[in-house]
Amino acid sequence: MVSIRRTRPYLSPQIRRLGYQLELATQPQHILEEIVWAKETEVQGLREHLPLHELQKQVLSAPVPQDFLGALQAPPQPGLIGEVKKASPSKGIIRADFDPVAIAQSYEKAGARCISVLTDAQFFQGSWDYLSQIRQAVSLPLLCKEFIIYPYQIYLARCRGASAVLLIAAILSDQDLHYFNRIIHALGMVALVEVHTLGELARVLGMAGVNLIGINNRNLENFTTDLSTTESLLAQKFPEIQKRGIVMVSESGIHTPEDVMRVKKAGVQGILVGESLMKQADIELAVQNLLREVK
Ligand SMILES: O=C(O)c1ccccc1NCC(=O)[C@H](O)[C@H](O)COP(=O)(O)O
Repeated sequence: MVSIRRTRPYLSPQIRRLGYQLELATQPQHILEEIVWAKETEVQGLREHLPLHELQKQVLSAPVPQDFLGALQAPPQPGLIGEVKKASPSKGIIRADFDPVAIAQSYEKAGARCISVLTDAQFFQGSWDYLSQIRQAVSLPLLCKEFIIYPYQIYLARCRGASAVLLIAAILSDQDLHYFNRIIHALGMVALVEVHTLGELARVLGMAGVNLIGINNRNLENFTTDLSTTESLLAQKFPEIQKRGIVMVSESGIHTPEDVMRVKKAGVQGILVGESLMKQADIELAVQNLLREVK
């Protein structure tokens, strides 16, 4: 289980000088913590550029969100959420020749149900502009793939054309998860609530109003992916998930048609795939090949 400190601990220079161990306490324990600390500064900058009350006015004229959940519920399953991903902290640059709009159009042509757009610039070389550019070029529902720590980012996602917003259970308290989920729903979108562990899944299932959960197969401490995360979590909570009609998505580390069938068998209705598709020259062909057993 990863633990997250929302902000970098502050130690005065005098205290720091007392020892290396104290200096170490101010370093991030893992990548998720590093990203969250960077987001504090980033969101502050966004707010200075465009205050929340202005953003809230813009929401009134933003495009109406599409039915992200419905797109994943349609047969055949699992439906693909194709990710527009240039780089990652684990792999560096994944696709040098990167045209976000052309990639999204290829996903749409190849039969993806939804598109995930990474908006983080510092760690994934994504952009909020990609979300609006892709919104204008394709008609599929879009997921804003961000590290959400403030409602501000949710309003921004809605203004830029998202139909769904990622909420990562590991970085949010129960109170924030519940509150952010309510804002997302009030804005006509759906939250993809992401879990990495059984403890997080139990926390999220303890909350009312969650109807879309993603199981991320990536270990955030060493970046390895293991599809048995999806299998094991679903096996332990399947009756409850099925009874509540929650749509499940397996995220990360899906490379082959066999992987797709493996997570389908575990019980998911959707898959979120980035790297394995982004590494291939012909994305349309890559999607068709990945989904070839899905009937
Ligand atoms: O992709 C990473 O290296 C990563 C590192 C730290 C936090 C999140 C990370 N990825 C975000 C994602 O969830 C993936 O982009 C998404 O599930 C697609 O995964 P993949 O198909 O393995 O690219």
